[in-house]
Amino acid sequence: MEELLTSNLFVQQVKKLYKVGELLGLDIDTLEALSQPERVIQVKIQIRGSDGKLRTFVGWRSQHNSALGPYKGGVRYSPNVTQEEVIALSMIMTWKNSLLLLPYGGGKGGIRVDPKELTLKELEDLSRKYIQLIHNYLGSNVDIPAPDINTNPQTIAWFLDEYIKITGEVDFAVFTGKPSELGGIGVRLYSTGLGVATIAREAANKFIGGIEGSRVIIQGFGNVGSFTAKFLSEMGAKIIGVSDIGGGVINGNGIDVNKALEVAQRTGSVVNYPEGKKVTNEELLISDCDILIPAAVENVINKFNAPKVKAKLIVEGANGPLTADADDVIKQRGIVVIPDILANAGGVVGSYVEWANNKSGGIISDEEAKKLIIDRMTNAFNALYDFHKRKFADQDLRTVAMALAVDRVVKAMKARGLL
Ligand SMILES: NC(=O)C1=CN([C@@H]2O[C@H](COP(=O)(O)OP(=O)(O)OC[C@H]3O[C@@H](n4cnc5c(N)ncnc54)[C@H](OP(=O)(O)O)[C@@H]3O)[C@@H](O)[C@H]2O)C=CC1
Ligand SMILES: O=C(O)CCC(=O)C(=O)O
Repeated sequence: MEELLTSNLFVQQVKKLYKVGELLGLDIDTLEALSQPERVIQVKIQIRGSDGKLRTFVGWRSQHNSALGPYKGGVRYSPNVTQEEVIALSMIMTWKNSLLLLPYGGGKGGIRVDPKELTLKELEDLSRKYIQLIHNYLGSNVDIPAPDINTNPQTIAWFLDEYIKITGEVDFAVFTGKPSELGGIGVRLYSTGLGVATIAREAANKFIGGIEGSRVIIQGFGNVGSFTAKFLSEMGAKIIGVSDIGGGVINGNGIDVNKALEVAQRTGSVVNYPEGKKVTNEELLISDCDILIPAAVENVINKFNAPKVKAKLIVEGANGPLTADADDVIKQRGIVVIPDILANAGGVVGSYVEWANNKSGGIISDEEAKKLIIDRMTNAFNALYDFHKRKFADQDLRTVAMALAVDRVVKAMKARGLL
């Protein structure tokens, strides 16, 4: 029961925020102001299924904080998503955008749906209807959605087309993660994985003697997990474990990432990779490795399995994969955690490059975009590493990263008279 009450992502995020509040000396009123979203839009989305029957779904857009700029964050489609989860994810976006010095506040959206149960036409109708219902709250200087779990450039193309039809405004900068023909940049598709791999390499250099030959386990083999695996293997790391919702596979001799992708595409799950030992997700997380990258969903490392984690370094590809209790256990055990708001920020940095390119009418090349993302991620890592070492070496990296991010938001709020 206690686990049920405390495993909710919003509760976890508020706990993490209050810990940072102590470090920064923030009063309770400020913490309350930072915890609550500025606006949450809930919509009832109704579509006609291909069988002619009416189907009803619930969707949200949470706009957490706009002190630093327009709300920015992805939209997830998931059968488990709740309003509180979307609010928590929008709060994470506020800190992430602040830490990366982006001109954005935090937002996030979600629709409670299992996309695997819908036809392509039903998914398109659902996506278009969602935009019909929330378009008043969006805009390239207001709120800029992007992809997240189970959404992709096609989803964003439907969003954009519907937005243009309703408003008459041909503004490509309202959404990021678009196909390249619609003002997208090719790099955004893999920018989160590129960022996770870049941060893993920097962290491996500082904490575990380098990335070359290090043994990596990745949970989640979707957009973030699969591209992280690809970039890390190109950097010379050995991917020894991967998984998706159906379970995972471990092979100490290394997993061929291209082959794993082919197997996942052909059979529907990476668990069918032929060489290696099949494991559950729970077993995968506590298997022997140097670097563990949870890149699927939240709260997967909690107070129950944290004592059994064998990795030396955890790089958070997903948002919120460690609970606040897990943070304490993992810190006590001397395992370094690179927090989500830094580790997976390559996605929103890629989005920023796309948005800025749309806004300026520029024609950025993929090479330039890639370099901008790698540089911004590397600089953010180094800034955090140095600040932690100089000022707060006794704290974990999440607390220090959040302190930097929250401090910037608080200063902006104060300057604007919002606190
Ligand atoms: N996409 C982006 O740009 C960004 C994403 N993130 C975060 O990264 C995480 C992953 O997102 P993304 O890769 O885009 O999503 P995808 O939908 O592309 O992939 C999700 C992956 O996680 C697997 N998965 C889902 N549920 C579970 C579970 N309960 N246990 C184990 N595996 C599971 C899925 O398996 P299956 O395919 O079998 O369902 C799939 O392999 C999320 O936390 C997201 O918020 C963060 C920053 C940016
Ligand atoms: O690209 C973006 O705008 C946000 C991506 C996202 O949802 C995230 O970083 O969690």
